[in-house]
Amino acid sequence: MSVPTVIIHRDADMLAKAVAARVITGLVDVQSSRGSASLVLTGGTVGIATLAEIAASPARDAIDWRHLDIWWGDERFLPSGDPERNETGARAALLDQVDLDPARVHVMRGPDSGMTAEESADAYAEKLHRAALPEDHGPAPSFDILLLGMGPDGHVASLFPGMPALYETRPVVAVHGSPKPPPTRISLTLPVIQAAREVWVVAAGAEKASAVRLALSDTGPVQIPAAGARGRQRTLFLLDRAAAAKIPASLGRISSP
Ligand SMILES: O=C1O[C@H](COP(=O)(O)O)[C@@H](O)[C@H](O)[C@H]1O
Repeated sequence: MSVPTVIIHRDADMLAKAVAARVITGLVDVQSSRGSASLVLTGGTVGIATLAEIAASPARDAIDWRHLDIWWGDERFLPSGDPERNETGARAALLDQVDLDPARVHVMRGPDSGMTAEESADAYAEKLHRAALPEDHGPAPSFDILLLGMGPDGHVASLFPGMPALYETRPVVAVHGSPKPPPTRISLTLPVIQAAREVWVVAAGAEKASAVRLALSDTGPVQIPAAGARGRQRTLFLLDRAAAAKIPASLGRISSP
């Protein structure tokens, strides 16, 4: 697993713009060398703002959208089209405005599919398994870029502090009793997150500063799930100044103006 690099931007707005630029460049780089790329989306404030910034960028046309696989790190277990679904926010902010191959947009299904949360998690695990290549050496693809928002409690995807999902070895789980509504969710687990080539944690706001500090310390992921958010080749903590305010001075960081 890679050691995190911390990159700090002025405020939430600049953070979303900078992460958007980074996503575009990252995907273009991967597509130039391999033809297709994979991107794992997050819900949450900065996650969706980043997608809106990608949509607003003229550079978005540099991405070959037809050869991009879109996955989700987590989903709220709600019917298709529900405004609280991460998918709904992502479609409105970006996905409906670009020429994606619908077969490559891999949603986590909700209760309107007729599946229970467990069945939906298993169905997603099966999709991941089918998409995995021999060189991935695991039950899921090694995603090129996996975006994760982070809550003030340090949760990432739908992995909340102290919950059984943090001990899971299966790639995808149903989460019940989430402390943040809605209570039922589907989430990738830490082994799949940690198999991604690049994991980018994006967070803004003073209410996240303590969790950011712990996520970059020796604290374990059961206490602070974001402490387990590490990519195989690269881990970025992309923060605004407020979220970075409690990082110890001894920890290196890159700050933009
Ligand atoms: O519920 C969720 O919250 C987190 C973080 O959201 P934020 O609004 O505090 O940025 C998000 O990463 C996750 O995907 C989502 O389901």
